[in-house]
Amino acid sequence: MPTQTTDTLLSARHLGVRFGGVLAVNDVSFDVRRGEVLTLIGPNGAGKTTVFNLISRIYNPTTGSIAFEGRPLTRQPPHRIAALGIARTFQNIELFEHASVLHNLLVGRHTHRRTGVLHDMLFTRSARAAEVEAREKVERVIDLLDLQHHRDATVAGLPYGVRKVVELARALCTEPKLLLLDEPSSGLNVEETGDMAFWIQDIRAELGITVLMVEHDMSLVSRVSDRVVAMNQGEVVAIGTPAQVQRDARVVEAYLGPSEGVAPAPEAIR
Ligand SMILES: Nc1ncnc2c1ncn2[C@@H]1O[C@H](COP(=O)(O)OP(=O)(O)OP(=O)(O)O)[C@@H](O)[C@H]1O
Repeated sequence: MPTQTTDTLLSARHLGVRFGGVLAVNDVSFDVRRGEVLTLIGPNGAGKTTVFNLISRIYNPTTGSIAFEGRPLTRQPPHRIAALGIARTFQNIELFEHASVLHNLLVGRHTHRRTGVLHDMLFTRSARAAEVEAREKVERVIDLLDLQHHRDATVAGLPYGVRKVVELARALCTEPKLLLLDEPSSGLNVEETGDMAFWIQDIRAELGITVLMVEHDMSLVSRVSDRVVAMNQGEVVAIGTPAQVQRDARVVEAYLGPSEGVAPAPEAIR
């Protein structure tokens, strides 16, 4: 298990979101420590995706704030998020389906480019150097995630499990400080979920990237997470290690109802 630090990368404070009459997120506070894998769990409708969408700046919070590396994130426009060092994957894969894997990864990499089109036209040498650097970075990610065999394949023709890895690769090509994974195991079989756990552990160990994920599969959660934030009905009900959170009475109640007095087996928390 890699070392944890107490250095805070992202800090959410008293977040609240109201959609009409629904209080989707209510007074949610937590920190993401640099270098950790932190997972949001909770039953359907608990508010996990809404928290993700707040961090990606898809939604504005009704109340509260988020700081990233000590600076207010909630004032940043959504298109600045990648440049700040936050990348995400989606529950339903979002890739250019009719382009090759390599092309998708190069597009991901382009959010990292410091030079503009005019600069590229005027300074062709530095533009070429940037292109070479982009290719090298993309090839490194292809090697890390073992995508060599699929490099030139069209995304639409790939099995679902491989497309999930390509989406992960595209996020990595932006060289994020924080990687947001929205249900990385959704749609995957047991073997593919095991592979996904391996990739997440590798990303943290090899690249030192901090991971915040939403996940329902508790075997994956227990295997890769340093800490877990459990939500229910828009609120945080427990924060701790996977084992601590699974034993927490409020988490048991959230999943199984108030009359159950025993901790759920990992497979019960889905
Ligand atoms: N855009 C929206 N408009 C209205 N209500 C919304 C919107 N997004 C989410 N909600 C509501 O907010 C609550 C929290 O939803 P959210 O999707 O964040 O939960 P979740 O924990 O991610 O659930 P799941 O595990 O099913 O994805 C739910 O009651 C949901 O219906």
